[in-house]
Amino acid sequence: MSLEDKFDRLNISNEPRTEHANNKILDKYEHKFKTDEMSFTRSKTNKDKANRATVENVLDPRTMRFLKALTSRGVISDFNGCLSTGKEANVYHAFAGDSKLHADVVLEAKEEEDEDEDENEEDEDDLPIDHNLKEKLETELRPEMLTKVSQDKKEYAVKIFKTSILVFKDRERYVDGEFRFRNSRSQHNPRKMIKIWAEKEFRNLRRIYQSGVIPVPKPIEVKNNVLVMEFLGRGDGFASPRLKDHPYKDREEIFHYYHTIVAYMRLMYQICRLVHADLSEYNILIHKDKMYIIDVSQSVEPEHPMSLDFLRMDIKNINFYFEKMGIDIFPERVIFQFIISDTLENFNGDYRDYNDLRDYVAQNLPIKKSEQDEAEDEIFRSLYLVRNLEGLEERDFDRYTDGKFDLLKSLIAHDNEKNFSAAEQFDLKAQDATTDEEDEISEEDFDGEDDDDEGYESEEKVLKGKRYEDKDAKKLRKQEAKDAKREKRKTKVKKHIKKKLVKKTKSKK
Ligand SMILES: Nc1ncnc2c1ncn2[C@@H]1O[C@H](COP(=O)(O)OP(=O)(O)OP(=O)(O)O)[C@@H](O)[C@H]1O
Ligand SMILES: [Mg+2]
Repeated sequence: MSLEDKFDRLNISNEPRTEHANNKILDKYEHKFKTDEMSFTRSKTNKDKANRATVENVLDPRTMRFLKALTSRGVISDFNGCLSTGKEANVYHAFAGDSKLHADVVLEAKEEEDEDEDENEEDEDDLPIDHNLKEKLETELRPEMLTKVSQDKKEYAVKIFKTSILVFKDRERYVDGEFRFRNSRSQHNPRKMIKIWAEKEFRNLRRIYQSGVIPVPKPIEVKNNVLVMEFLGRGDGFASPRLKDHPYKDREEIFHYYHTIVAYMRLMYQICRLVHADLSEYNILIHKDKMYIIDVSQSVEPEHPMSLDFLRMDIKNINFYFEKMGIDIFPERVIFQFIISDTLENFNGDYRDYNDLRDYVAQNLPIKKSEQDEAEDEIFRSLYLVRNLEGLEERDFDRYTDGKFDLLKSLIAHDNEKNFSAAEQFDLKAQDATTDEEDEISEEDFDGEDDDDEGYESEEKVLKGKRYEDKDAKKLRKQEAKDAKREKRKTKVKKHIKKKLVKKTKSKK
């Protein structure tokens, strides 16, 4: 729309009300009107594609052939039905086969096996589709049938990622910026993307499993979009419950699990070098009185530019759930620092033992109680966290120039340095660079003007005077203005914090 058109529309307010309203609707839906020629062939293909992406379920012919191959290779003896259907993946129950290939051998041999993967794929293309198997998988698991069939067979959970293009689009942001997946050229091909995704879950699971510090299902095998892992069950064919469905015995147990998950988050970050990035009561199973972490496909390493944002989100979700359960929680900021700090003051236990860490959490972290705590958490949530300037992407630049972010270093600097020595691992230079750069932007681009919006008139007057200024005097004046601004900035409260605090005081009235 041209400027003139817009101007014409402005005059509409003189017209009767209804017409004005019509124009408003027109404005709103204008972009939806298709003015280009209709093309039947094109729309047909698009529709087909869309159907394939969303409607087609996980059990496409290729996946079916691969599942069949799993049985013929003896990894799995029987599939027994569906445990869970989700947006991104379905999970099935299966019995282990008698292949010696699975278990520990697979965990180690995996890396080399990847090389000749494509060759195997071709073999599977020749396999006929087993329609009985398909039917079995399409029905919900009925545990009462299982126990009759077999009591002593090893059980597996088989997670099959959907080949849906639509859902997987969003996943690039988790894989982008991951050092481990830097060589994958296939991020825009959904089939390959999904393969990377399943592999990512397998590798994350394996890393946590091998660290031995946090309970997770044992990873068995991954190929294409299929991940095989240990099944966490109650022993009667039913899957162990998610934390969300767990029937707590008493309040003590709620506290116990809250403190444990806070300890897990630290172990995951410090020992496994991962941030879960989708942690909630849905992705924790209670198995044999222990919490097991599942669904780690989107987990990222601390080096990922968004890792700290994901960590903060995890903490928020966990706190939200346990607050709902009616127990005292810790401030989000305190948990964050507990997780990322290298060392913990007054901690005499084993840094790899979640029992020791849980006891420490229970006895040392302060409870969130005052309004001040909530205000601080709110500010903490609004902070834009980056490890260093390298983690800053172009799209974040606006937020950066608006002052809407903090380097971790400055966040931690407020606290007892001994207690939270994590500050040391972050890049000091990066922060210096920020301040300098910030100076440059504000001083050169805005040339001595003040932040506070002064009246138009007064600005005019000053400008008039400047025109007759001698060169040296101008230089001196500019330098003085620069110095004064720098001084002022030292004590200036950041805009977004100011805004928060103002809001807070207003709402108290
Ligand atoms: N190893 C396992 N043992 C027992 N049950 C499992 C196991 N893994 C997954 N499940 C069950 O399957 C459900 C979904 O698994 P998961 O969280 O890994 O998939 P998802 O990615 O969340 O799927 P979506 O996000 O599409 O819902 C879990 O909530 C759990 O009930
Ligand atoms: Mg899940």
